[in-house]
Amino acid sequence: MTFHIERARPDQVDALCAIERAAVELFRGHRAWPSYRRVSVPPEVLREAIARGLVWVAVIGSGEPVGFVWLDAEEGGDAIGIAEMDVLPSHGRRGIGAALLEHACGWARAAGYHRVDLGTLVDVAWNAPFYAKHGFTAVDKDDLRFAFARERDRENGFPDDLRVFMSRPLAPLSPGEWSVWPAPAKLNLFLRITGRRADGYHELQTVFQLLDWGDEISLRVRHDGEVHRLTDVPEVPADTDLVVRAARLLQPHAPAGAGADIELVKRIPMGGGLGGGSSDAATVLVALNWLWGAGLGEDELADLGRQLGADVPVFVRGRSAWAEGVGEKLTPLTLPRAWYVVLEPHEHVPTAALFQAPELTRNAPPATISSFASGETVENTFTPVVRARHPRVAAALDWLGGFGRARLSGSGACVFLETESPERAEAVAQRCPPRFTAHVAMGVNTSTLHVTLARHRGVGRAGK
Ligand SMILES: C[C@@](CO)(OP(=O)(O)O)[C@H](O)COP(=O)(O)OP(=O)(O)OC[C@H]1O[C@@H](n2ccc(N)nc2=O)[C@H](O)[C@@H]1O
Ligand SMILES: Nc1ncnc2c1ncn2[C@@H]1O[C@H](COP(=O)(O)OP(=O)(O)O)[C@@H](O)[C@H]1O
Repeated sequence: MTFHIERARPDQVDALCAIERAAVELFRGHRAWPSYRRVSVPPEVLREAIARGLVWVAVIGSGEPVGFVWLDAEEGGDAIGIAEMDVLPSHGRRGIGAALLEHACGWARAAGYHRVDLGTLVDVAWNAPFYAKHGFTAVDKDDLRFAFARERDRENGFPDDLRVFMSRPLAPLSPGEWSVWPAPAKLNLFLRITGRRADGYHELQTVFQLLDWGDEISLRVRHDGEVHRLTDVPEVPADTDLVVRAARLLQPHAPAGAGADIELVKRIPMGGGLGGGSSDAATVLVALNWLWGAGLGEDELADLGRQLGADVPVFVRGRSAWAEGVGEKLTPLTLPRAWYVVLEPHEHVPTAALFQAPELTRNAPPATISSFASGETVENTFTPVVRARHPRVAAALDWLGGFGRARLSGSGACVFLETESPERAEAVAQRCPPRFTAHVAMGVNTSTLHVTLARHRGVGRAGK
């Protein structure tokens, strides 16, 4: 029987939950069985992990998933945890678990993590002894980093004496290996156009809220000066792709012969007002600057980014921010913690055409950071124009508006709703009608790109 490993898809959530239930049956009669029976994987939490690319499935020839591994990153840490790994008992003892484990550890290493942690049972052959065979060693369970997991165990009545925590160190990346980088999406929490410059560009004011969700870019350094995109992106030829253009723009600043192979996983809808292309470009600038040892500072990278698009500088700088000018004059903001339901109306809204719209308000009085902070300034100047021209976006605003104050991001087409908890965001997203696609994301003040860069730069880590 052959199998292969691929990223899990949201439509596999139910199948993966069923695998977990089946795998747990093997514990019948074990002292941990009562708590295993009571506690199961929450499908909505698994769905969020899948949307962030943290779950992989083993799939057999028929397309049926027979096992999965789920990584769980703690904010800002240099270790990543294995939240869950299960294989259908009918497909056990065929190396599927080992392959899933290697795949997850390989990804974690490429993403700059230094260590993989997990909690398991000491007395079950396919638990601690299995992980020990695959490079994990038991660590002090009183270590504070496991306090949360132990507390959860206690709440679930899990036998603490049988619990063991294990870690596997990950070797630093060598030059020439693939590294993996996030390109987060953004929302515009408000947007006002205050004037127009002589070159036709518009002066605006906006707040960029970075999200913990977005695209993923893999990079491998070449030494022949070539830049190759290895992934097909529908309707975006390689030479016009912002990832390729960003790499070429940086090349004159890098050592002779610097080149790159580039792969990307697009999750951010194109032309959605979530800044996907701009974020991809910023990720390539920031990551290749490090991998090539080009040594440019943040100001120089932001200036290069500005040549690719008005939204690139905020992603290069990597802080949620108040923005003026054409979006390049940035003041970092610490925004309150919030979750968002982001809705794709599946309609393309052309940014340039909207900026040209005669009915667009271009002379709004300037807002202030305090008027935004007080909740008084929330409007997006593009909203009436987009509503009138794009009925699907209007319908998305109306549907989401049934749950609270729905807003347009950038020039659209995506719309969003802020919520005070992930549960509330999930509950709204789950009611999304099939004509839209809903995502749930958390707002972050520091970009996941910069968190990743800090990991790659970690002590003893060579990035070039
Ligand atoms: C509206 C905003 C708000 O964040 O976001 P999106 O909806 O694109 O995500 C941005 O200002 C968009 O930034 P970005 O998408 O990078 O724009 P660019 O590629 O630089 O410009 C696309 C076109 O929009 C017009 N444009 C853009 C920015 C601006 N301040 N004034 C403009 O008039 C120009 O006609 C330009 O040719
Ligand atoms: N890597 C890329 N990802 C997305 N779009 C890209 C990319 N490279 C070039 N583009 C082009 O940029 C346009 C704007 O894309 P995007 O930045 O995703 O949306 P928005 O500006 O609305 O936030 C796309 O329609 C596409 O033609």
